[in-house]
Amino acid sequence: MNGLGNDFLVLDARREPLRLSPEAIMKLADRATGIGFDQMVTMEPSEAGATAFMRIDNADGTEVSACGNATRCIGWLLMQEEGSKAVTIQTRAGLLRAFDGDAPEWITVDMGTPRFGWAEIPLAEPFADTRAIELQIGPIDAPILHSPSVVNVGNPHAIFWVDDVQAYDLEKIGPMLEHHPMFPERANISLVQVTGEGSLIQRVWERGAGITRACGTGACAAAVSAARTKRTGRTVRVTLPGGDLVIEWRASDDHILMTGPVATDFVGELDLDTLAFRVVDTPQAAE
Ligand SMILES: N[C@@H](CCC[C@H](N)C(=O)O)C(=O)O
Repeated sequence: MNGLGNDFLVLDARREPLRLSPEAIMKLADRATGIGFDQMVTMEPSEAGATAFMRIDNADGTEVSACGNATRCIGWLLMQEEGSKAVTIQTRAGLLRAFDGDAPEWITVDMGTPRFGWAEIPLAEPFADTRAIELQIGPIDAPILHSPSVVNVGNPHAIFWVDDVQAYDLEKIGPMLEHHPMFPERANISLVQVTGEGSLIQRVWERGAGITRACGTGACAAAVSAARTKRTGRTVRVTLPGGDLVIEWRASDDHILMTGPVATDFVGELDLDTLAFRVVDTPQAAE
């Protein structure tokens, strides 16, 4: 499946336990020799009474707590199965509610509340104000990028404010910042350009996956950080290379609502011994 081109291998382990090794995940994620995907998502039974538990692994085989685009995809799948208009999904970041968006094929997920404390992100050293932390790359007197806003929306994000998101070599600076000593658990790195009171343009280097066509939690992190630093209002349209997401940071309870499309690329069978994958159906975009 994919959400704005951020693509996923979705495994169903609700009836039989299934856990692939990091090596197997990396092999399957390889776009040259495997199926090719940004994240692998395994649906498992929920012990917390949710419709399902969703386990998330990055393409590099590391397990993580949150993935906005995949939560919309799993939300859509579960709603289709149940014939319902809302489901609850358990993740390592907490219980998330997914429901029908305003348009067909659009799903909204309540992503919960953002965390701004330096230890919650986490950062390697204390900062009283995480709206702009002291961090820069490049020459000391002429930094290439500096002073990101940082936030945890279930996973760690650093948002660098720029005038033109295309003007940077993200392939080069992304990994440097992802692995910067400031981020003990590494971080997702975004370039964000403010284009209006209610609009942003974003490019993301994802932790454990590299440049992706879209990042749902990244868009939530950008929207919350833009509102928090008074660059925009609390509802924004975020334009990513793969398309647009609408993010509302609700004033009444501080919850982040992410709305965007989902699509199913193909359905298949995976041989767990050889990791060979056989396509059995190629449905059109989710309806
Ligand atoms: N693509 C995702 C984020 C996936 C996890 C991320 N790379 C991390 O390591 O935290 C999204 O849509 O949010």
